[in-house]
Amino acid sequence: QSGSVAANPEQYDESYLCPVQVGGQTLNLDFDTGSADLWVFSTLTPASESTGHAKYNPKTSGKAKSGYTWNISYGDNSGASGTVYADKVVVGGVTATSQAVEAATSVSTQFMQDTDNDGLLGLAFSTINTVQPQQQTTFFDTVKGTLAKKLFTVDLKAGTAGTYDFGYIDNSKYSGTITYVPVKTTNGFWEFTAGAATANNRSLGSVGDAIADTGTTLMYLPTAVTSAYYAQISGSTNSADAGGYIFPCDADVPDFHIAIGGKSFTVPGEYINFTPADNSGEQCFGGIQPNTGIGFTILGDVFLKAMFVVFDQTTSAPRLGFAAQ
Ligand SMILES: O[C@H](COCc1ccccc1F)CN1CCCC1
Repeated sequence: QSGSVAANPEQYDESYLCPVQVGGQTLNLDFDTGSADLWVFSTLTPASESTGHAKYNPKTSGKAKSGYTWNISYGDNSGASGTVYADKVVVGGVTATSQAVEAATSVSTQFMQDTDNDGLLGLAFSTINTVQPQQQTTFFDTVKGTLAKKLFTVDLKAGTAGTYDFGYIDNSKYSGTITYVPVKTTNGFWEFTAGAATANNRSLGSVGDAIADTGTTLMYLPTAVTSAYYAQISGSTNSADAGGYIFPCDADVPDFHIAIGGKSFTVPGEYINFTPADNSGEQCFGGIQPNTGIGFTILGDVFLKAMFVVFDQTTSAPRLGFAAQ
């Protein structure tokens, strides 16, 4: 089988939500290549934490996995926990007849407050799934064997709907050729080595070890690369108050170029002029921020929405394919 689902951006492209049928009920889920749990707001989630969210009712067709629990915390200190059911999950026509559906009994305030988001669909490697006592597979790993090709592609866009495709590569969605790089799976992420970064034809240094993470909004780069980039924007400053680099909203924000697999890819400066940093709209928050405390580089949506990316498990050695949109 194969299929395609829309990836609808929230305001400022903060995250992208995709309609998914869970036990016949449609929920809008954040597809996250940086985690491996499929969890949903549910009738088991306290009403005080789930107002405004679509909720999965396991009573309809879910089969309880008795004694199974899950508990996840994310890099930004958001998190959720709950119990586990097996149910039918359909994404863009691709059907998992029995998928582990993790029903939330508790969610953190970040999730409670984002009422567009009814849960997450993890697309990292199942080795980091949090279900106990028995780890469960991601939707992709569950259906992988039934897909025309063991891959999915990600085509996020700036300010408009993109797509996640499963089982095939749509050659109309990218320009030029796809450049493939090997993936290191030991941390459970789609992790690879990126190369030199430049802006205004000046070297910013090497990016190095990075993950392709659809669940992270921004790009978190090595501190040296980040400070070299903002040195080229007059009036920019790393503001503890704002929580990162900001600059005048009318600044000239240069394109960011990064080498991957020996090819150069461009993130337009306008994507890096990310959001107003305050209510005056005078200062704007940068789409590139330092990866301090993270330990590796995260190429999130600000990067991905300039790219067409193939998450490929067609061979025993997973690989990532990058092309310009
Ligand atoms: O929690 C992730 C973002 O994690 C990456 C990250 C961002 C900022 C500081 C440290 C980090 F590790 C985003 N959520 C994952 C699921 C929903 C959004």
